[in-house]
Amino acid sequence: MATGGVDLLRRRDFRSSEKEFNHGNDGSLVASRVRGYRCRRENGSVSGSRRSGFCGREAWTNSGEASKVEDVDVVQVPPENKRKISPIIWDREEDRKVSFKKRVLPATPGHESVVKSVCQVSEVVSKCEASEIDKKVELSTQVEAAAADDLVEPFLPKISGGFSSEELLHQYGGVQQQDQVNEDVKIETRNILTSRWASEGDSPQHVSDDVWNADSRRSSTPESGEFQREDSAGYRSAISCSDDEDGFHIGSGSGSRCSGSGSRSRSSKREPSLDFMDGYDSRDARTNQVYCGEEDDDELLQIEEPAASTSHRVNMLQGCRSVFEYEKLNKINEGTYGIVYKAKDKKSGEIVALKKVKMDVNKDDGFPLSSLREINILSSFSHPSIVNVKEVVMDDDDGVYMAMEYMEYDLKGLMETMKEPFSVSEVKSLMLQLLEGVKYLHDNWVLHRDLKTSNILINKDGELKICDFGLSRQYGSPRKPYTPLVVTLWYRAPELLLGTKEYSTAIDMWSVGCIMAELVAKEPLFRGKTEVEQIDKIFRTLGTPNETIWPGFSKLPGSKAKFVKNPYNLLRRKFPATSFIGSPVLTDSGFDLLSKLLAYDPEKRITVEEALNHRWFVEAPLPRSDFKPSLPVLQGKNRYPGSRLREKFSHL
Ligand SMILES: Nc1ncnc2c1ncn2[C@@H]1O[C@H](COP(=O)(O)OP(=O)(O)OP(=O)(O)O)[C@@H](O)[C@H]1O
Repeated sequence: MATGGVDLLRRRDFRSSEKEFNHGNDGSLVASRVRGYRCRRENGSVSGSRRSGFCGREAWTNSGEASKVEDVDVVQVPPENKRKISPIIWDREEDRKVSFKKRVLPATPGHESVVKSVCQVSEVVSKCEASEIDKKVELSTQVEAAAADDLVEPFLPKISGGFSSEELLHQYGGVQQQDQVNEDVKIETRNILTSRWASEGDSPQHVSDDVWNADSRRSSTPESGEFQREDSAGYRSAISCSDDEDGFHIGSGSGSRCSGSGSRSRSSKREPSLDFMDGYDSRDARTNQVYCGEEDDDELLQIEEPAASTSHRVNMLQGCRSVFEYEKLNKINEGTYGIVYKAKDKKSGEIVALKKVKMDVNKDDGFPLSSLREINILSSFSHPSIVNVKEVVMDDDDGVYMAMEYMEYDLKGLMETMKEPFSVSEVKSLMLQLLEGVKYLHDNWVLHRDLKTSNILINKDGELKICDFGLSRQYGSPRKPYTPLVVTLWYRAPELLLGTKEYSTAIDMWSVGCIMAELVAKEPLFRGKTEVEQIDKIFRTLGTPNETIWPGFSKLPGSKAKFVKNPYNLLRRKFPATSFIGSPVLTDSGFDLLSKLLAYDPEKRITVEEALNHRWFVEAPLPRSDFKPSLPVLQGKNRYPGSRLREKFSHL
């Protein structure tokens, strides 16, 4: 039931979201475009489907006894709280031809973004020094690639007096449909120098240093022109676009297949998988990390400029600084897609985290798509619960780094070193911040798709921030089905495990549910080693779903497999209301939230907004914020940042 506090929260959320839209760099252009896009996708969302704020499986008694898995819908969610789901459009060849005019508009913002991304990265890395001729060639390659992918780019930017999309299209044979598009749609041609990426007086800076890394000390500080030419040429050859049967490609050499982070070439191991998964890319059993499938090659095209504030946006055309501007302090961690270092800005003394983009799989395949996607998304976002990318820098060896705000801990590491689980008020603090970050993503039509404890960072001020957007994607107007092989196994939603290709924000909410359970219990909830084992563990705990509690379940590709038949939901047994043996406990409302996050039916799973307004957050013990934690005293203290907590609970 909505309380005064809930209302206050809701009002605040709406206000902030309006503010975000209005703060786009392009002012009203961005705002209106994003709003239009949202509207379109609102229309495409699933409506009229029965929603429930209470999943039948949660019919648990406080005693912790198991109840029969059945559908008990008691709360109807107002129609405006629709799940944002992506209507999947199968990309048949005839559709491509027939519906080109219709599809070009939704596609262009994303395509603009990928071309912009390529330009950004290539421009950043080449220090914006490409000659006019080189630019023509490079951009024409992009245009041709786009054309081959049947996505005309009417927004293709002019770079430093370069060539507009129209000029390039005509000059290089472009795409026939361009004229057709222009007949129907008058689209403002945007100049990248007036975009969010540019600023007046942009000029490349090149400072080299020999203290960063012995391996990358190949050249001493060069004369800028010489350095730039060499570097520029080298990098331009590494970033180009081509198209093959899989769709858009960014990489060197014509016709080479996209590798990115999502390439098959990364898939060295293949774990036992369900039959229906065959045909999709493999995942690394060691890291539990999945590799993006074909849709990800293409999906980068869909990334639209988010409705984020401009406060910290990375100016990609500024000309990237050298990594030698930083003093490397130590290696923090190494993930699937990058090595993360702690470093100090020599000029400002600021401590940052530098994530080096891994290029080592097959350098010829070009810049990893996941990194391009991550840079694109992170550099556009501004939210207290999303890690802030300060700039992109590079070394002398074409190594590209993201300089991010430094966060002292990640949740996984923190929980491993903690002796006791988080207190309830700490869990609430962390959950609130996590949900706020996820809300920001979903409000901006981005699915994170890899929420897990190692991607949740915490700083010494108790602030939580989501990182690792390598698997993120913008959703809403997909051209192909999504791959179900996203989200690290332990946090992967059942619909993904069962092979759905139509998924929504609900997949992130499932991950949030797994994280909440882990925060409370101090250990992962479902720890499968394979997809089959993962599903099995879920079914054993939550009960085997059926068509009654999850309409559409039986149509999922994986539902035909022989799974354990467990008619009972045993979740409450894992999280009882009271315990004398030290089990993690949850009050009724805490358990209600967890159950709703772990609802089988994605349509019934709680949305981020509903979760933020859940009564658990306003019942005692409340999250408190009067402490700046630092390990080892972090343990047992509350970490919700003071100002945000005061704002959120000012009514109490
Ligand atoms: N801004 C940061 N400050 C401090 N540490 C960070 C920061 N960003 C990342 N890390 C650390 O580096 C690790 C790996 O980072 P990240 O998840 O971005 O890389 P990845 O290669 O994409 O990882 P994954 O294998 O999860 O996909 C994180 O788990 C965290 O421990």
